[in-house]
Amino acid sequence: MSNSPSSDSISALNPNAKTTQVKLVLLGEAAVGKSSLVMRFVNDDFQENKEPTIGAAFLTQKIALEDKTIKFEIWDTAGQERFHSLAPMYYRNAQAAVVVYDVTKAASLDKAKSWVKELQRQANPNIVIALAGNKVDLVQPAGEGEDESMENGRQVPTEEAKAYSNETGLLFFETSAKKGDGVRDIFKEIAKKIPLEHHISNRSSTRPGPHSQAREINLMQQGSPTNRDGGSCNC
Ligand SMILES: Nc1nc2c(ncn2[C@@H]2O[C@H](COP(=O)(O)OP(=O)(O)OP(=O)(O)O)[C@@H](O)[C@H]2O)c(=O)[nH]1
Repeated sequence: MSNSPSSDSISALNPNAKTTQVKLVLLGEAAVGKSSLVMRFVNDDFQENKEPTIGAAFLTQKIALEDKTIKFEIWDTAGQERFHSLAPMYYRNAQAAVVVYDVTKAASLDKAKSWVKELQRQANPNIVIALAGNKVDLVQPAGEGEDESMENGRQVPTEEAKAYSNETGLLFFETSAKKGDGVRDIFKEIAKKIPLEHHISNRSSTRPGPHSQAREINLMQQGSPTNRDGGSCNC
C-alpha cells in the first residue's frame, strides 16, 4: 500500500502550524473494515475482498486544522482472535483509538464494547476513543414514513450505538469505507480533541523505522515485534 496523503489534507497544511504526532490504534472484530477505513483515510482508496491483516500494519497521515497539524501514526491491528493478546503493544501510549464494528453484525458491537472496556482499564487514561459503525452502504434505507427498524440489513440501530457512546464518553460515527462516508470525520474530530500540550514535533516517532510509512508487521513469523525489514518495532 502506498502512502500518498489525500489531496485535501496536504493542500490545507499550514506550514506555520505546529505539528503534533498522535499515536492512534484501530481495534475491532475481524472483517469489520478497520484496514479499509485506514486505506480510505490514507489513500482515498477501497479494495473489495481485502486480505485479513496479519499482526498489524503501520501507516501515517496528516490532517490540518486551523491552528495545528496532526500527524497520525496509525497502528491497524488484526481482528482475528489469535492476535488479541498482541493488542496491548499497540494501544500502549496511544493517544487515540478507533474501535470499529459492522452495523450489519450485532455481535461486532459486543466485541467493540469489550475493546472499549479494555482500553478504559488498561490504556492511557486520557486516550480519545471513537466508535465507528462501518459498512452503512450495506443498509437499505427504510421507506418513507417507516422507522429505522425497517432498514434492511442493519443489525445495530444508530440510536443504540449513539446512546452507548454518550454514556461511555466516546466519539461516535457511522461510516462506509467503501463510499468514503464519515471516514475523514473520525480523524478530524479526534484531531480536534487532542490537547495542544501533546505538541511533540521534535519527539521521536512511534513508527518502526524511517521509511516505514506503510508496512505490515508480522508478529507471528518473527516471534517478537519486528517489521518486515527486521527492524525493531518501538510501538
Ligand atoms: N460494503 C462494504 N464492505 C466493506 C467496508 N469496509 C470493508 N469492507 C469489506 O469487508 C472486508 C473486510 O475488510 P477489512 O478492512 O480487511 O477488515 P478488517 O477489520 O481490517 O479485518 P482484519 O484484518 O481481519 O481484522 C473486505 O472484503 C472489505 O472490502 C464498507 O464500508 N462497506
